[in-house]
Amino acid sequence: MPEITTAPGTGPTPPDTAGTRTGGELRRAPAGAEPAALTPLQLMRRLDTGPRGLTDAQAEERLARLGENTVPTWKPVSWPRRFLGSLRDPFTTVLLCLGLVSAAVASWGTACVILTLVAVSCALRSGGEHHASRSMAALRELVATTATVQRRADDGAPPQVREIPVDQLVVGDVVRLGPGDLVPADVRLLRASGLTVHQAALTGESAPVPKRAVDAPLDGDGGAAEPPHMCFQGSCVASGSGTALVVATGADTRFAAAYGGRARRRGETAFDRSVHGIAWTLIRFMLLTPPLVLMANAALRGRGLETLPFAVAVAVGLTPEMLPVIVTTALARGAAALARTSGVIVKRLPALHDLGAIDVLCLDKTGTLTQDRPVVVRAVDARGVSDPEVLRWAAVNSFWTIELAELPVPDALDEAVLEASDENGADPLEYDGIAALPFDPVGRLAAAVVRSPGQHGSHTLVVKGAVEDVVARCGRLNLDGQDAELDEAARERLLRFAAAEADSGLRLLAVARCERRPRLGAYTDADVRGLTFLGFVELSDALAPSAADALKVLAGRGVAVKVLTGDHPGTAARACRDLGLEPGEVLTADRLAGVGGPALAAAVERATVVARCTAQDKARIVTALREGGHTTGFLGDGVNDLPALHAADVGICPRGAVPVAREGADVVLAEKDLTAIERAITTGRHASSNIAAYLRITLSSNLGNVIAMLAAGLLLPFLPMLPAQVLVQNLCFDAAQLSLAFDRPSPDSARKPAVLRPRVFLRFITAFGLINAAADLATFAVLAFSARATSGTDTPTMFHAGWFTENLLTQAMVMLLLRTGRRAAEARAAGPVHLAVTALAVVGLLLPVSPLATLLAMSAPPPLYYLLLSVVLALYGAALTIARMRYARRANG
Ligand SMILES: Nc1ncnc2c1ncn2[C@@H]1O[C@H](COP(=O)(O)OP(=O)(O)OP(=O)(O)O)[C@@H](O)[C@H]1O
Ligand SMILES: [Mg+2]
Repeated sequence: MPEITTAPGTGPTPPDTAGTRTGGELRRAPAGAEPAALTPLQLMRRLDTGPRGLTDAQAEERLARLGENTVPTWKPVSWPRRFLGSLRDPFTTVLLCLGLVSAAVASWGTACVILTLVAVSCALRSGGEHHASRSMAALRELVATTATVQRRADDGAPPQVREIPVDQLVVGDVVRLGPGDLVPADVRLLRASGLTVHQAALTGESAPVPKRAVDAPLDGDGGAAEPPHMCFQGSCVASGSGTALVVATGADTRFAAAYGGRARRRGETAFDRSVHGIAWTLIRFMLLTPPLVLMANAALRGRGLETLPFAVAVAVGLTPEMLPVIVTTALARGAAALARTSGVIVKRLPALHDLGAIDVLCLDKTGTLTQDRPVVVRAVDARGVSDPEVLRWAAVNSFWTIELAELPVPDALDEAVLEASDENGADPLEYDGIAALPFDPVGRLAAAVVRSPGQHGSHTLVVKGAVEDVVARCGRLNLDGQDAELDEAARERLLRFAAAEADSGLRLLAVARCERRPRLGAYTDADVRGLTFLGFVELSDALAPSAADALKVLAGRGVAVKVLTGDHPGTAARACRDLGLEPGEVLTADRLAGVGGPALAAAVERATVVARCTAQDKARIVTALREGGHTTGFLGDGVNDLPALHAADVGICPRGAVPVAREGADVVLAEKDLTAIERAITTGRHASSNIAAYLRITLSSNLGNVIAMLAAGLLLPFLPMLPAQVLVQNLCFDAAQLSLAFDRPSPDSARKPAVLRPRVFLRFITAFGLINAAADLATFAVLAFSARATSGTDTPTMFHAGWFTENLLTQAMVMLLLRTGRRAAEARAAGPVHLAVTALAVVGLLLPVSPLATLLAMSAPPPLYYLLLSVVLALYGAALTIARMRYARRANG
């Protein structure tokens, strides 16, 4: 099966500098002590850098000396290595085993046939994969991520913050990390604020892990597996921010050591379930065939081990050796076309197949269905009366969280709040910032601690966040400058008011504050309690222009859409309604807490919108849907979508997504237009339908041949097909079937999710295999009859020639008639399949009468045979057509 590498970021291998003295020292962090066990100062001295970052010249010199920051084994694999790699494919392995068996019994002909088949299919496959992976690498390059680094033009210049490609980072660089950033290398934190990272790729732990900077070396903690002040490549920032020093890049990172270039394994995807499922079923059959043939021959004809080469040939006849080639070619062609025409970038080839199989697509709202460009509409107090004080406090919170948390990119909500308060003439700088707890997606609020200049007796904690979460932490309420207690009834009123506002589609932030006595220790989430409620900031976020169209076409394509959002249920429901998607009863994630497995799947199955989801909730829901038998896609743009992007069969992100989402997604919609997703799904379905056509055609005719070979082996006194004939016939089939990867599929094939179900296939091929075998047996009868009528013909050679012709002609008919749901009228004349079919028929008719025939131990059958054969073929065509129609009716019914 095609093992298509999913590794992001490809690039040349860093030169191995481990041998050079300075290089070795710098790359492998300081000899003797782990970087984690040193103080920041010691570490900076070791790495010859400072808190202001490297100069451009230093960085350039290190890059030249130490190489790029890419995991070396992610470099493009060379063609010969790919060839060797394709030998490990299960079909190839089985074929090679069969070859060994033949060699062991000195059946050199069969062994050579098998070797040739293996060589041809491996060459084609590795060539195809090589080509595909090169174009995939070019596509991935288009969505490559960058790192925010602090560097100086020269020694005297002030540090500048800039974005550079991740592979240009070097040891000693100072980088900034913010929500949604990938940790670009192994780093030691210099400063951090509310920082949590997902490091599932490294530790398998799904919840974000808190990280903090420590000044002193940690006693005994330096060597711990997860020191809190180290972040590693392969993890990403879930919340908060930090500034950090790069201590290892490229091959020296922990990630490279742990994975050594192996692609990260993800759970079984739709591709594995169907294509791999079918392949393994066949392999089991192939392994069963030789012993069965041996036993049948022994029991019925009293033959011994001498039938082994023949038994092996029968098993070889079953192999769809071109499957990997067809799969790779069909998918790679689809991916290239999508990138060219719709700006959709498929980063992992099998994801294109999975796109075609999606029947449930989960979306997040903010940034996907909406533009994530919020604008403050108004700020109101607890009664809903306009109140500029509320906006002023919200702006103090926004300003100081951005400022103190050193977020590389400010949050869209914070920016909107600051812009609106600017217009009001408010100045957050009238306070001094003390500390910040940046937005935490689980607690759903952000807090800043400030004080009025000169006022040392008191700190003010200013909080803004999701209404339910902020109100739950309030004990008092401020109205017209007067504090009052916030009782249950008042709390209810606030939530009702918020729900009513959200129903009109507005996004809401609740604002609250409280006074605290100054203290030395750090503020934590536990301090955000006993707040005084101030009011709401209401924002509007325009819908994405193409979202409504995208939802409509998805519905038309048989894809159920579910919106999983962190926002308020009212806001989400209204956005859906405005987009023409009926939300029905809106669930909230807290109602699903503790519900798991099938119950969760059933609950989500009925719902269209699930609101107030955390990142983990989104992933849990996607997983439940998958376990419920759906092929799910997830389309999302934020850090809170990352676990769900990984959990889905296909993770998709829109153009404006944060870097981790782009990195974690299998498919990136690089254009603004969301309707591109529909074109991506259609392309996936087309590719799958071509693969399905290949499987249907090759398996039913192979099965038919095998049955016929078995029968002939038992009926005839000579071998029904010689090894060389098996080879030539298989090569002809292979070459012709390759055209199926290039076939233009019928529009029918894009109407429904394209799922290749192994059991449906097996039923199909049994029916059609039997028809094929019947045609073969009829041909034997016709051959026997013509031989007797035309005396003097050498029967075995004539038999071989006659059967060869019939096999190629029936194969050509099968290829024409068993393509997807195609009526004869739809068939266009000059497609690649038609050319292949014509070539196949010409070879089938001419080869046995050409001078080459003697080489293959064939002799031309008498004219009578051709006459009778045309009758057999006509009947065969009629039987195929009828069976095809009945099958199509059953499949649609
Ligand atoms: N910077 C922020 N400061 C304070 N509160 C915020 C901030 N960003 C978001 N919130 C609050 O937290 C809630 C959840 O945010 P989250 O990022 O999980 O989801 P979302 O962006 O609203 O929706 P989606 O999941 O559809 O992208 C928001 O609805 C908002 O009330
Ligand atoms: Mg979002």
